[in-house]
Amino acid sequence: MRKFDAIVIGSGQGGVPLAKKLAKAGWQTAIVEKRWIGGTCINDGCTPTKSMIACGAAAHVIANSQEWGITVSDFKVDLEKIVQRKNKVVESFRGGATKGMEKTEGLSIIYGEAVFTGEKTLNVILKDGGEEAITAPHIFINTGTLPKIPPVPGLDTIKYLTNTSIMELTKLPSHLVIMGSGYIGLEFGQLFRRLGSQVTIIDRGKQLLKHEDEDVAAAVKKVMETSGVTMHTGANVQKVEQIGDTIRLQFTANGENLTITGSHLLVAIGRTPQSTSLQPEKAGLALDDKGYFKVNDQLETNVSGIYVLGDVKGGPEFTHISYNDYLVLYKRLVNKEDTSIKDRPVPYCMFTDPQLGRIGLTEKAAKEAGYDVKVACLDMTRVARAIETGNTQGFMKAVINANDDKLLGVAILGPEGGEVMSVMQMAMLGGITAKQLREMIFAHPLYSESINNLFMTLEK
Ligand SMILES: Cc1cc2nc3c(=O)[nH]c(=O)nc-3n(C[C@H](O)[C@H](O)[C@H](O)COP(=O)(O)OP(=O)(O)OC[C@H]3O[C@@H](n4cnc5c(N)ncnc54)[C@H](O)[C@@H]3O)c2cc1C
Ligand SMILES: NC(=O)c1ccc[n+]([C@@H]2O[C@H](COP(=O)([O-])OP(=O)(O)OC[C@H]3O[C@@H](n4cnc5c(N)ncnc54)[C@H](O)[C@@H]3O)[C@@H](O)[C@H]2O)c1
Repeated sequence: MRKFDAIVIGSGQGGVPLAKKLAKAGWQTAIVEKRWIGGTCINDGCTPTKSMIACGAAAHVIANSQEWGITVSDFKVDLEKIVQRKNKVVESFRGGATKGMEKTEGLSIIYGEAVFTGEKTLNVILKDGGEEAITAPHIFINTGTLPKIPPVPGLDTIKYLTNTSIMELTKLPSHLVIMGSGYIGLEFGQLFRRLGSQVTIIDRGKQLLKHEDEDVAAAVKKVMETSGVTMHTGANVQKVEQIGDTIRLQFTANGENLTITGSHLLVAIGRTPQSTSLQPEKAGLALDDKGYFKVNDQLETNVSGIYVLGDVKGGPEFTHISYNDYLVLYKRLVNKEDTSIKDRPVPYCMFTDPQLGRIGLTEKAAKEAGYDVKVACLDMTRVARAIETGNTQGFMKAVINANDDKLLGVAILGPEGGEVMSVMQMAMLGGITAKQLREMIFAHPLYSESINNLFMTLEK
């Protein structure tokens, strides 16, 4: 049995930097990966989707060229080339991450699938054949998630798409039906609409993006509908069947029985943890009722010395959160700092056009938490830069604590909404008040300059 100081299972967004830093700190470290270095973010998530969304944005500008006083007589979307471009970006990111690990002294990369055989022992079914037993006093689980597939009758009999296989298509779907209007459904929905597919999204929730305020969710729905996407919310899919080249879905929505026929079906209803395949019971590890590893605020499981990073512990599923998990663990275990994940900020950005950038509490959550709140809203039609660039969809919303004038939360549905939200995040972190933001000098005419105008609305 090969002995290490630390074993990282899975090369996701927390696992890779953690393995490298532990090795650099002198810990003999192994990282086990069953597929590709970089995990979901690089291979199936952020990197490929954002690369393809950039192509969708280009198609959108060309399709609407008349608005810009430019005549483009005709254009064609070549999905094969779009996918090739995306693959090139993914391969360069994956290659960079792999090389970075290969040249790290004291770090062994083991390609294969790890399973627990005891509390601190693992067996790796090697990719190239054979097996290897390994052990370490510190084990870090960073095994991520996979697409969740609902038990809808007939779904198992058809060739549905997931976030991974949809990005391998080389022919545009004539009609893409999407189950789920979360981040994945909305980002892909608008992308494929812009590339030329007819798109219908079916979500079982009454409100789109249920964790957002109603006004924000309604504005996102309007954005999607303006993009030409048909939206069905409060809809339950009853049956799916393949009929020749088409896929037929029967569903109920608002008391009505409806049928829709598409050429392709993308299932994007959330994720399921890659936990049980590790045989966690052999190590005595506790899972919650959804299969996520149970951890404390220091990311330690019920077994001392076994820690979890990223999506497989549940909670907010974002790349930057997995990365922050690495920092929390590294500082705690190597620098002996008293770190924790408690009360950390969770910013996020949905990459529709316009983007939805979010940080902190929604108005609803702030009121439920008992805060006395003031709310500032500014429509994008009143933002100079948005008018100049022809991007006036959406609005900005800030939730302020009326007692100390500090920000509790912000939603920016607008062009570069994620960047503007990040400016507000810094303000929140620094305890800057709404009055200071109203009067702060920002360069004209940036989107961020409209932060002045957003807080001016409180004066009326
Ligand atoms: C389509 C899509 C778009 C997304 N876009 C964004 C975005 O724009 N911004 C954002 O912040 N987040 C985005 N996310 C979420 C983000 O990708 C994840 O939160 C992020 O990748 C964190 O993953 P992780 O570190 O938990 O593990 P992952 O990146 O999922 O990596 C887990 C790794 O563990 C390996 N593994 C699993 N089991 C074993 C085993 N037994 N043995 C060995 N190896 C194993 C897997 O092969 C995988 O490589 C997106 C997700 C998807 C699906
Ligand atoms: N820009 C980003 O940061 C980004 C982009 C993509 C994905 N992600 C991450 O990936 C995770 C997974 O994304 P996702 O969109 O799959 O999940 P999600 O949890 O964001 O949304 C799932 C949606 O599916 C709906 N749903 C659930 N069961 C259903 C059913 N049987 N039929 C119809 N609708 C159903 C839910 O009501 C919900 O609206 C997200 O939580 C997010 O953290 C982030």
